[in-house]
Amino acid sequence: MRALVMTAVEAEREAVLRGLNGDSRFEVSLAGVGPIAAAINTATMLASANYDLVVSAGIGGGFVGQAEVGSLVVASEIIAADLGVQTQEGFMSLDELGFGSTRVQVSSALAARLTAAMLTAGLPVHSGPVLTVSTATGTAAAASELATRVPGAAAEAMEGYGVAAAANGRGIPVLEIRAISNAVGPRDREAWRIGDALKALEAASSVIVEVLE
Ligand SMILES: O=C(O)c1cccc(C(=O)CC[C@H]2O[C@@H](n3cnc4c(=O)[nH]cnc43)[C@H](O)[C@@H]2O)c1
Repeated sequence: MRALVMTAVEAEREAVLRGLNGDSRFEVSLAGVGPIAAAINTATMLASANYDLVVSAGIGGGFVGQAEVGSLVVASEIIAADLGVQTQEGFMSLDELGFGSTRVQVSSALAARLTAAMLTAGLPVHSGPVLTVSTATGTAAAASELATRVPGAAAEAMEGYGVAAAANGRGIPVLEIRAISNAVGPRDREAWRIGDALKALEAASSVIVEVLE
């Protein structure tokens, strides 16, 4: 079994590689930031070699009350949360408009196995929908609106849906892992804990090998 892990930036890639500790069954490649770059770069990788699993991995924002800074989230579902139209009555998703789907299902068996492996390793892990946004949430009102619209939303990031759409297009199972660097809500760069999140991402990557066994 061979897996492709896509991270947005080099610091995330290096954290994943440290955790994987030279496991040759994994390739770790750069997605770029945002869903469009992520979809293009993942599709390019998938066209160049055969993979049995694709993983979107990186840091992300955690929804308050669902995933605290320093913890990990394994996606139960990957949702393009801002793909739709804003109306007088509120947001309407692509699904509601009848133009397609904003959701990609993860491999629930592999997600459950990964979550169990993280728990066994003593890592603080949550399971829940991970939202992909093109514009990071920066106000309490926007965070609250998203949490209401997607019950149980655990984390937010900017690449998962792009990576997942590319994998889905080839019928390859997909997972998303987010290490929480900040709370979803009012912009406060001073409060970001990127170093802690990268350490959590490295720890998560050291148990990800177990999903292939
Ligand atoms: O400068 C800011 O205030 C700011 C706010 C949110 C996100 C950014 C980024 O540069 C994010 C780039 C990168 O990190 C992931 N990420 C991490 N936390 C979040 C989040 O709360 N919402 C969305 N994305 C997040 C994302 O996947 C990107 O790869 C700057």
